[in-house]
Amino acid sequence: MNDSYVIGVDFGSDSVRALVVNAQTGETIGTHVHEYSRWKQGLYCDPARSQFRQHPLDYLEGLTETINGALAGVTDEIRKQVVGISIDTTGSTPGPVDETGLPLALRPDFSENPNGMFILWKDHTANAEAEELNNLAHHWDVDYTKYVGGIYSSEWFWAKILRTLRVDEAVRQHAFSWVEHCDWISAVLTGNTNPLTIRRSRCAAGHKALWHSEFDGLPSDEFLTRLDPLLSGLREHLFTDTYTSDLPIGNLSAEWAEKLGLSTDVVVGVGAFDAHMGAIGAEIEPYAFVRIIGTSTCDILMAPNEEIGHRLIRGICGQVDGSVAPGMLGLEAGQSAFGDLYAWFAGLITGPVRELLGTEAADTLSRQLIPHLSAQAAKLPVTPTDVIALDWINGRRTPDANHTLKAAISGLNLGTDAAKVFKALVEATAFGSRSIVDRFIEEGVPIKKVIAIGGVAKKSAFVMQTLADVLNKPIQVASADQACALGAAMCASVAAGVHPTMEAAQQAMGSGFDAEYHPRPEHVATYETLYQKYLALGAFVEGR
Ligand SMILES: Nc1ncnc2c1ncn2[C@@H]1O[C@H](COP(=O)(O)OP(=O)(O)O)[C@@H](O)[C@H]1O
Ligand SMILES: O=C(CO)[C@H](O)[C@H](O)COP(=O)(O)O
Repeated sequence: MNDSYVIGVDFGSDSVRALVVNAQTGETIGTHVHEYSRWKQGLYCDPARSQFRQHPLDYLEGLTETINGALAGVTDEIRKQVVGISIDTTGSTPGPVDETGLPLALRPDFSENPNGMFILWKDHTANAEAEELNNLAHHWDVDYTKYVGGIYSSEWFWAKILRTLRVDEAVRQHAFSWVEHCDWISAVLTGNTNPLTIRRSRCAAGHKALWHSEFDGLPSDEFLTRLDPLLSGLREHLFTDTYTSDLPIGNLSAEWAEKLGLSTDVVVGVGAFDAHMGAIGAEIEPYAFVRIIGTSTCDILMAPNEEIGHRLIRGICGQVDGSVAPGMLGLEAGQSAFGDLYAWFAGLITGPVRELLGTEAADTLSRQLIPHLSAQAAKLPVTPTDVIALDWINGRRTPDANHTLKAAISGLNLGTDAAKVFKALVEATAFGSRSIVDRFIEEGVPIKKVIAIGGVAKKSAFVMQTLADVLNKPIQVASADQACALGAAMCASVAAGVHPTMEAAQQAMGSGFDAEYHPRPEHVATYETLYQKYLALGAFVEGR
């Protein structure tokens, strides 16, 4: 039998990457990364207001450039053997579309309007709307938040839609429907973006849009109208059915087949979020806890429906049948800032250098700063009186979402230098992780092993060792540099019928683990003391 090839595309927060992978062996034969050009310039964003928007042109350019780039070195023979493409993206990253599924920002009249663009997961402009939804849901006949941990977040679909409809009359008039980035970009490849007929991702719908089979789909029109009459009728323009990522969304359209030099026989798989496909790429198995550690963390656990499905897990980002693999319950949690906390601190130091000494000096410093601070911090002792910080620089995603919370640092004195603060920030991200792990265990969900993927997991032994010490659990790091894109390629292989199940795709295409961090017994007790201090500082800041 001839080998077949699949393409996995991973749209992250800052960049998009594509892999061309041998579906029989898992060997990557082509790869390409593209940074979003408008996003890189900070366009359409206002961090002080937590506004983060992405232009659909950044996505389209990324799609074309990465797939063509990844295919650039392959032979014509191999091109003909490409059978599937699947895409993961960040989420909840919804955008308004017209009747044809065209994002409003692709129309000339909306091309510079941030409200006509995709609203990135980390945009928290809809805090008030999320709170209103929570207040209503908790007093409604059926609590629509029960399968998303009991708290709806401003990072998610409905809160973002409502906020945008409230503030922008033009979007109100022209938005026929709304699509998640992962649904739209997958649909684009098939040439059918009709919002009424595209196959929407179970993962996106279940974790972020309150879709559940028990509710016959999305929350009722009555509920949405009570939340705000601006939402009245929108349910009819959305969807009832959802699809898991082992299924096709369609075939490559003639236009895209031409653009990419591929055949229209290529199957395009149903999209999903980066973390969920990343978990597949990291060879998730029941009760393994896969952490995608980068700008933020997204944590995924998968368990047999019959074992956990009847329980409601408090304070996480949802429990969704099939969000990772069909037939399994996918549970999601995470931290809104992880590497972003280190990036914030690095920016604090390099900012004045840029102003006073210029770009070259600042760029040189910026490249060396986090590795340097990590090396310095690794040499510091761990003592019960160390500086304590909170990781809530972009609010708290889990446990118990609250994006109005802010970070804090306590215990500074004249002897506190940058390395000590950096160490405290790294520990803060590890303590935030510990509070998530503790919540799963308190809620009766066992964690059998911890697997890490993502930029920070690959780049920082210091962070990963601290995390192992704080969690008091070993952590395996997946070998794949691009585990999310590899997971997307595995999903494509199932959607295209090469492998019968996700498990079979993982067995054939998985690349295993290349590092393992073990807790250092001499630090475990001190970290327990520091963790209690972290919890006390958190309670103080939160006013509990
Ligand atoms: N050496 C390092 N140690 C710790 N964190 C790092 C290091 N280098 C980069 N980071 C952090 O990695 C994050 C980016 O992670 P990455 O996984 O590459 O991107 P994304 O989250 O967009 O997919 C940034 O927030 C940055 O602060
Ligand atoms: O919540 C998510 C998925 O469910 C986000 O997509 C994710 O956290 C974004 O991650 P990053 O940019 O850190 O890769």
